[in-house]
Amino acid sequence: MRFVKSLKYALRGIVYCINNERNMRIHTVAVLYVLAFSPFFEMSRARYAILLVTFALVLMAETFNTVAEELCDLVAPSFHPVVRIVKDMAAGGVLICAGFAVGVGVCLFWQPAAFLRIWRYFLDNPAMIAVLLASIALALVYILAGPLGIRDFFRKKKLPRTP
Ligand SMILES: Nc1ncnc2c1ncn2[C@@H]1O[C@H](COP(=O)(O)OP(=O)(O)OP(=O)(O)O)[C@@H](O)[C@H]1O
Repeated sequence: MRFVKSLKYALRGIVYCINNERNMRIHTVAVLYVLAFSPFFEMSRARYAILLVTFALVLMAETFNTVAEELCDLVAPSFHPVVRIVKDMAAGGVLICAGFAVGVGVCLFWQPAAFLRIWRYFLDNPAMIAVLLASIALALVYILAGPLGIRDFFRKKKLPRTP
């Protein structure tokens, strides 16, 4: 089916971006943590809608930044002044989105009572502190090594030792 094929190609593009762009992995981790902590805040459907649009804009900007970088590297692998300005503009697009996303975050999540709820939650559930720390460690490995780095690590472990 054509639709399924198109979906497959689009997902392949997203996976490529996650595998090759550390910033994309940072954005995806940020999305997961914001969603995980959002229940502590007073969130209406409209607020979640704003949040989802903001996520989409940042992730889309990062994806198109990668598109620009890949095309530039294909067309002109060595220094070229046009490549420089194209890459700079693409990076600028991400910066604009990320900057405004921080603004959206402040507007939505500046709720001191919610920070207190989070604090109390972890005081009442110390086991969740361990879960949080473990998740941060996993997130760091995911960001720094990426899915390909993690896969290669486990593949190397499986290889039989050479004498
Ligand atoms: N071929 C090139 N010609 C001229 N300038 C370049 C070229 N490649 C990179 N640059 C300059 O170096 C900057 C960084 O480029 P690079 O491709 O390393 O992007 P990056 O932001 O580091 O990418 P990534 O998102 O992969 O970390 C660009 O914004 C641009 O100013």
